[in-house]
Amino acid sequence: MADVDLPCAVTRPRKSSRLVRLAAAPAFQRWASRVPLLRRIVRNEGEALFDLVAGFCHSQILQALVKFDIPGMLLEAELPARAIAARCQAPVERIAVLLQAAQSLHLLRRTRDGSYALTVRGAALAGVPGLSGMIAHHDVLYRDLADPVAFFRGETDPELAAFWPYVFGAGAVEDPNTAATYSALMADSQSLVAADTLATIRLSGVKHLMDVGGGTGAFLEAVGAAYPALQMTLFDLPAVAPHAANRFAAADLADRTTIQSGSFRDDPLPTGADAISLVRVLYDHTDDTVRRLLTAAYTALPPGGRIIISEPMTGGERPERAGDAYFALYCMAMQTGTARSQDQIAALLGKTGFQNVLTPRAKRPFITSVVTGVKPA
Ligand SMILES: C[S@@+](CC[C@H](N)C(=O)[O-])C[C@H]1O[C@@H](n2cnc3c(N)ncnc32)[C@H](O)[C@@H]1O
Repeated sequence: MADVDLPCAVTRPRKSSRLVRLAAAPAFQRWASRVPLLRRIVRNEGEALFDLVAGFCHSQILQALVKFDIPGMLLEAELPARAIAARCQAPVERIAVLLQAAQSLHLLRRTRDGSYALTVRGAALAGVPGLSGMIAHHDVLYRDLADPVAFFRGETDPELAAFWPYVFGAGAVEDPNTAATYSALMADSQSLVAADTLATIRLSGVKHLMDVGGGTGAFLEAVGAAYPALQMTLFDLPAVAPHAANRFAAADLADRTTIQSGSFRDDPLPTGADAISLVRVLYDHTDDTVRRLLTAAYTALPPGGRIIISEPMTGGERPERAGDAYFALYCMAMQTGTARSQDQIAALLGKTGFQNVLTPRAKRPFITSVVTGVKPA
């Protein structure tokens, strides 16, 4: 768990504001819904609240679309409900309800002849790398959240932790096939993370980048394409790192890349790189492990060396949906780490000794946020 800043014990809680108490009163709600200026606010608030109430149905509609591969079917051709139902091996009356629901969520649209087609938003389900894989594996998280009271009390034994065995250490992924399955889901979603990370930072002065916890090399592949003179090292667990070799060979990067296997829990990090990236690594680990990892990175870097952290982060003082209402719960179900804010990560970097710590505003916080620091010269 990350160090949590909780306000000190409140001896006499302040009464909730008059506006809040008014908004909760049915008589006020009835009155406000008739007043011209307030009517619109009341309606918008009502709609927003109902979207939250129904959110779990929306997620399951999404998952049904993905598991039936309806976006894939409709990417090939617009189809009538009957043809979609036949391919889904489901009664047309039930599939019609799913298609209508997906239409209401702006994922599908009806064509003039009554067939179904993808909207631009729906097309993303078929085209955004890693998105359908991410939605498909949400059945696990969905089960973990089925009893939210028990979940938040810490009384459940979430399945998600078992889904991602590598975070428990090298021993858990001795089976290379298991490691390959988990790495594939990460690698598929890496292109967007790499694009946003590289749009946020400049590596122009860097000669050698080491990606720690670099998986099967998808991030370094993107870096290598953007910086043709850069030398690169990938460091990951022995069951994962060797899988990067094929990717580097296929991308013509074999000459510029070195693959190093090891565990940052037990082994020192290799030296020689003047920048180290940690992409979607910290949130899998406790503050203690993160402190030790950052110290190892600091030790491995030369004076003036840079550290780059990129992963989905919480909003901190200004909570935001992706980080606080998704990744924070996801990490809690994983039980091994925690989602942190840019400020929390910046503080961890500062305590390790890094300076010039920067927290650039994320373009798409649901993809990734970045924090960078420099080892003093
Ligand atoms: C969430 S994945 C991220 C992979 C990649 N950076 C990405 O963004 O796609 C975390 C990575 O950290 C690696 N990892 C976990 N524990 C590790 C350890 N003790 N030493 C080295 N790598 C580790 C995992 O094998 C995995 O590849």
